[in-house]
Amino acid sequence: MESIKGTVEHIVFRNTSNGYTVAHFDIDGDLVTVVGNFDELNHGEYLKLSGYWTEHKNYGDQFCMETYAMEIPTSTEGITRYLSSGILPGIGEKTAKAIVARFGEETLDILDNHPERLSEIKGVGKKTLAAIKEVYHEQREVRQIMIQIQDYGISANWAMKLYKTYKFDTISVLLNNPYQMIEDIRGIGFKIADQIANHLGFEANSPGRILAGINYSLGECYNRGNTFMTEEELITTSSKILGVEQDEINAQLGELVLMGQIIQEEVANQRVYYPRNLYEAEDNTALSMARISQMTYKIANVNIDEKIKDYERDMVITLDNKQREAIAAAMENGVIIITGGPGTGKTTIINGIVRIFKDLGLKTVLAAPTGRAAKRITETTGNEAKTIHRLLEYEYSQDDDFPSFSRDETNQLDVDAIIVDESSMIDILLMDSLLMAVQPGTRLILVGDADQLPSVGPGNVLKDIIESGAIKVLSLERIYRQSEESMISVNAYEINHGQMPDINNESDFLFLNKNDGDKLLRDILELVTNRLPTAKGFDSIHDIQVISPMKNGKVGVINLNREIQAVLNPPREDRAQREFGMVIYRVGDKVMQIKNNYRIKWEDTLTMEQGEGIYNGDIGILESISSRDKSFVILFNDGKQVTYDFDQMDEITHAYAMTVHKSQGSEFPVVVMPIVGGPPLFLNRKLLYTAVTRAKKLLILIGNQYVFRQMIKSAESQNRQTALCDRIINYINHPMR
Ligand SMILES: Nc1ncnc2c1ncn2[C@@H]1O[C@H](COP(=O)(O)OP(=O)(O)OP(=O)(O)O)[C@@H](O)[C@H]1O
Repeated sequence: MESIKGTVEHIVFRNTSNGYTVAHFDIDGDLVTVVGNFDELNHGEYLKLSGYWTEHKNYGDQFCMETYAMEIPTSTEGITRYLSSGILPGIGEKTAKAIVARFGEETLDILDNHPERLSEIKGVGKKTLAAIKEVYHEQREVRQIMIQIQDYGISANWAMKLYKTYKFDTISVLLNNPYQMIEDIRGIGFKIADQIANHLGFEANSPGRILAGINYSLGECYNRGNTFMTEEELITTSSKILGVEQDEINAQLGELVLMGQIIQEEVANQRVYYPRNLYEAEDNTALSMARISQMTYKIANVNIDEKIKDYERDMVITLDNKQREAIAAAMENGVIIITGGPGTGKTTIINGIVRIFKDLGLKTVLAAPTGRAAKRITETTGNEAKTIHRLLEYEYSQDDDFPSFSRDETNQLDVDAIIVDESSMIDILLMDSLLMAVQPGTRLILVGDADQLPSVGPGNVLKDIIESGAIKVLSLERIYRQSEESMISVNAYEINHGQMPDINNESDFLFLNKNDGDKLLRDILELVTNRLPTAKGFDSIHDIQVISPMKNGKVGVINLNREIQAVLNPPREDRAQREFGMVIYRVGDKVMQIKNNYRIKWEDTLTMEQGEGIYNGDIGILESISSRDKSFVILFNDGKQVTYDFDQMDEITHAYAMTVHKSQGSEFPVVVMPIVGGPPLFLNRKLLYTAVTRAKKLLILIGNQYVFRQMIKSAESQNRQTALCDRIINYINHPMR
């Protein structure tokens, strides 16, 4: 590693979420580009940087910073630059020069030990002097703490975060319980805290470490979609992660339970442990479900059959018995579930319910777990649907993982009915929040396809509620979207029932047998960028969506995005581009928003209407990139134009290809999906079924038929550990518990 010292001249790019920064430094009069993760970086700061030199293919020589420390320069020139950077209040370039002219190399000594002598300089009055003394004193303390923290092997980044959180208690927190940082500092998880503790000499079996390690191990519930872990699992995992004996874990488990950080329960005669919030969410959901399942409604003088007939007449449609029953049940029950595969009439039923409820003067709202789904329902029903987050009036918080809502048990939604589509995507935390805001007397109608992949977050909510048998479920079986040439819905039904569909017919459901892994990628590229557009007139960007079961690998999402971009949108003189992490974004790219941003402003390019909010899953085209304004513009498919700052680049990703999970709740004219061998997690029926049902006009599966068969056969690979079903039954049987 090499070390250089210099002053921050100009910050070129900064990603605020991870601190990744590109900056120009003045190193002895030369302008040098430095890249690396800085917690905070201000113009004029003088830093010692350790790292190495690299050559970037577009930008030339760069210094990659690995560690850094704030320093005070020693040369008179450096001191002048440091003082004139605005780092001390009231001192500009002129005064800085005057100070250094007077005190020369002793300037820092004066600042340290005799700051009052600054008043000898013209322009430094009493007030400025007091301000300088305070800031300089604090900076000196910070520097000392920072140096000490970094001596413990903590990077400058974390050191700064630590200091900001604990101020002058930093050292004492570190020496007493560094694992405390996990709770207090966003971004510090068990692994980082453990490294620090290790540096500080904490024993592997110190109680603080074991407690933190158990908590960390239990956090695996979130990754696996479970709400709890069995005792055996938790002890084995913790013991492995911590490298300590199982007995020692056992001894500390009780402590965590006593402190209320984790919850111990009996589930199916096994002792299990929940992270506290998952336990509360599951238990509250069960209690609320049990309660509202007992509610029934009758509206006097309304003949619901007549109303349904009116709807059929207007729509020129004859509903089947299940469909009719669904509308009537929505009217009469506190909560119902309407489930069915594609084309079974879910949207038709939602429409009917909305119409009839409106007719009866019942205030009805429509919602969905994702922005994409909400938009689709708005389009297909002609009634505005909101995301559940928006319905519950999401409140902006630092911590996106655990949002808070202003609609809750003390401020419930004042409506007669809430219809939620795509409810299979609701995880246990969101369901809990939703139910909290449902007031007695409001009907809850959950619509969805229970056979889709479960939510990304923990829980198997829709399935568990259905399995409890406590809630009225209307299962729509008959497929209506079916014609001679349309096999997508029919084959989706077959797949969902574990049957191998007929793939030999020329239809809108094609299976292209390709067993040569190397050629597969080329074949996909050829299909998407040439064959489908030429032969069928589909637009590569707007009509065709490539969906892949996995992120990594040749035909994983990351590589597919890179390869498709290279063909559809290669580098061009007249197309600005910008590097972010490992990805190059270029004007013309197909991109997708990957988190809900409720505050970002948009303008509709056609109607000139303005508004706020772009949601996870929204797709558009990167229209422009401006280095001067440090911003880029995306034109979303629905006409909304949005300007982003460079530091919001982490909110988007390429969308030439996306994972099946990301595609949930969306539909596309054409879907192309590779079918290749891989871990069982990626090869199961639900995943296949979810992907297949995204396609509206044409579905092309391409790859190995054996793997395809395996996917259809493997029904149960996604079993999640949850106890919502048992809890609902329990609350129904013992309402006073
Ligand atoms: N009883 C019926 N008789 C005739 N056509 C029907 C009937 N029910 C639904 N349809 C038609 O079948 C098609 C699919 O229905 P709908 O869009 O409501 O299904 P869906 O379950 O919402 O499908 P998806 O989940 O794929 O959007 C529509 O064209 C609809 O008009």
